[in-house]
Amino acid sequence: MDQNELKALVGQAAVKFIEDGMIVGLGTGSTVRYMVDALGKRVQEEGLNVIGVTTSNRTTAQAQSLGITIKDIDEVDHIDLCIDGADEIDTDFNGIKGGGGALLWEKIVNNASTKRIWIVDESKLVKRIGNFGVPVEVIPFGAQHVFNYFVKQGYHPVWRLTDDGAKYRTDEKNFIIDLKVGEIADPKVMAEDLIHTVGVVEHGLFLNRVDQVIVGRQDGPEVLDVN
Ligand SMILES: O=C(CO)[C@H](O)[C@H](O)COP(=O)(O)O
Repeated sequence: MDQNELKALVGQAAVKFIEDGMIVGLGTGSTVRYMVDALGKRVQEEGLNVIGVTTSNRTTAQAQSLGITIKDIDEVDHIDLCIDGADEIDTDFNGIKGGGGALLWEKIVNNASTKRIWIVDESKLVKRIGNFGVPVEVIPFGAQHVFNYFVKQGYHPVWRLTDDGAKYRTDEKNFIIDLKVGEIADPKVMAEDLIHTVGVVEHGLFLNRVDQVIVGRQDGPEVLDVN
């Protein structure tokens, strides 16, 4: 199986955890795309009754096109289950997210969810997170000063750009700075520094934020329980 087939496999495996009546957080990314397709199929074929809360405008558009009911996060008082992808996951289940630029809404939806599942192909499992880089969402006002601070900290920052060379804008119209740090010795220390940097809205270090990981392996999906 190639990487896309593994992504499709975990997407399909994840929707089996969705029950009738649930409010479901829908992540963002190519793996989640397969999961949303599979959920749309269940809604259409089984009449499954769910409400989705999405983590990006992209996912909203896809889900609505498949007939999945979507509510704004502030229209619901809780989310039963959030299913999202990840860019890297270490042996302690710390993750990096934000490769798709949706880390802010993803962390807010993750935070509001009773249960969190990440779906990944096996290439995302690493000993230590960091080689992917750490995406950081920053407010445009004064963003160059934040970038300069990251240089001083030795974080090797790089502006995320669009294909035409403009600075990438998130759904909240913020910028993303990717920190090319390599393996991180202590993700907790780095997370503390990032979140206390004025101008940073959120970062892509997701520490202690997952309950189950479904890994796409050649011999089938493997469900890993955290704790
Ligand atoms: O965090 C994310 C988006 O902000 C994605 O979940 C992450 O980038 C994984 O994406 P993919 O499934 O395409 O590999």
